[in-house]
Amino acid sequence: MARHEYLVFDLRRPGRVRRYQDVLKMILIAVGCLSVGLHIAVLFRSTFDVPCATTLHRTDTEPWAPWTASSESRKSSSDQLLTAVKHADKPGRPVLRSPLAHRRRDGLKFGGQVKSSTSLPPPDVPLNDAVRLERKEYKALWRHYKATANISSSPYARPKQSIPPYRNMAAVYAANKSYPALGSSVWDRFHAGVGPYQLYESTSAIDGVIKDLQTAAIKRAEMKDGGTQLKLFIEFDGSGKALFKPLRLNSTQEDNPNHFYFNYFERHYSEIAAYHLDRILGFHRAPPVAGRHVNLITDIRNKADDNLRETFYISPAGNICLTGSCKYYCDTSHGLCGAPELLPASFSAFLPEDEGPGLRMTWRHPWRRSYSRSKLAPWEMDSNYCGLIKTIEPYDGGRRMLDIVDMAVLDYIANNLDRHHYETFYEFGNESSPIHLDHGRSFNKANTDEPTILAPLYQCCLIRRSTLKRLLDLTHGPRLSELLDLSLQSDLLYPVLSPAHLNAVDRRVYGVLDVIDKCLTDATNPSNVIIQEDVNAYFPSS
Ligand SMILES: Nc1ncnc2c1ncn2[C@@H]1O[C@H](COP(=O)(O)OP(=O)(O)OP(=O)(O)O)[C@@H](O)[C@H]1O
Ligand SMILES: [Mn+2]
Repeated sequence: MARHEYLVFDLRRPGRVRRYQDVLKMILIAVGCLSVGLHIAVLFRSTFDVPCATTLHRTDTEPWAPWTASSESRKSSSDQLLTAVKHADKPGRPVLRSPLAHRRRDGLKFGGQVKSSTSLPPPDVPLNDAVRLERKEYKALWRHYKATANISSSPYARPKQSIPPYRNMAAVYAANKSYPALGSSVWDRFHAGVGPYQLYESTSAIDGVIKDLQTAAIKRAEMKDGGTQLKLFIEFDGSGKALFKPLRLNSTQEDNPNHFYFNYFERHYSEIAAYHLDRILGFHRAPPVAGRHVNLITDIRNKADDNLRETFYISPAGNICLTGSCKYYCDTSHGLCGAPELLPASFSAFLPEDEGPGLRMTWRHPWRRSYSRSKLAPWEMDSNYCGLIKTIEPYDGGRRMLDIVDMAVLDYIANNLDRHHYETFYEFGNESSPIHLDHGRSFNKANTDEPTILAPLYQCCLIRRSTLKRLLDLTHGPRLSELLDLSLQSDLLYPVLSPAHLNAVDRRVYGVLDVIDKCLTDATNPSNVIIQEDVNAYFPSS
């Protein structure tokens, strides 16, 4: 008898009674399950009484899909975050806690839910524990990653030029007797260790520099020209120098949705967070950045040159402010004001002297945005744009194209749309890495991602094997948000990133991996996508 017949109630069939009983049994079981379910739901609701408005909704059923919040919940979330920030503004250590701090305190596991709580979360607890990213298994990616070891069929798997002319800056100094000899200060040691592929090897090379950025007395402050928004060139007692960017917005404030990316404010905390992110991703190509409060009178005005000093004023609220002078936002309606004279800012450690051994080349980024409200960039119009770029030096082989993809990964995770140019050290030649500079416009939106930042990746379908490994590790070991939060705890302006931004970086790791997944699905040979760079060939004796 065909199976589907069992679904038909036919009184003449011999099996009727048994089937009738079966159906009755099923109905009873269903009613039983429903009532048990309802009891559990009532029990659960009273135990975990989290307001519904704080729950974020996903747009589809994929665990790694972008999260969106309903406008109701978004408003409620931001209200609570604002309350949290108000608390954090009280003197003493900020109390705005990251989701991780919350997790640690409550003994929560990765992606776990609140174990037991009979009351509402305290106001300083971020809402992001309501948002849980499931871990996605990237089994196929791991398989491909393993299969690509020691395969070097691509022109990107070997250095294009023989090797960079110098192993590090110490060698550049040594070869050019006209440069002042490097001493043993923390700054000289940092500069000596700057290499062709990374600015430092381990944090021990930059610990002292970070300490100086956080605590050294400021000797001189002047406006740095170039660029569009105010930034200061700072000299510390001793030999340290830094680029200063002031607080304009904090990390819970989004840019005006009607503004283009090129109108976004530069953000001090974004510079700090991007340095930590770059380091955690294993690139080490962003100079060390630290945050601290400056006293606008004693640290800046009293150390400023005339140009800068004359832009200071006292606001109607009695706070010390300055406008600086620059192209955008250097007027009294965008004054930078202390409370009453203290202002948080970022300090980016200066690289080796750019009029000496640290001379840098500036490159127009091939995937630069149009910086226009109406025009598209060439890469947005040409489906074979990468094919074209791959014929042009230095993107036609060797490491540069892979470095561009690394930079896109960093930028996508930080939501940085502002990569118009990049710089390399002249003395290290073309077979060296771009320096990751200028992240002031990153970490601007926490709840949306910009897929086109990954254009170099999805148009070229190339990624360095070690970068893929790092991303895959972040889906198994501690999450990126946890590593980032932990790292940011060393900054004086901790928490630096709002919980929503921490949440975003985890989501974006999956975003990158999904793109690589797609590249591999379309590729004929995985070793054309995952590039095992022949690093040993660079320095055979090391
Ligand atoms: N840590 C650093 N050491 C040395 N030079 C630096 C450092 N950071 C930035 N610079 C130099 O200062 C220039 C301006 O800095 P930055 O790009 O951050 O400013 P910006 O105002 O954002 O520029 P733009 O408006 O063009 O985007 C950089 O292009 C770089 O040449
Ligand atoms: Mn910029």
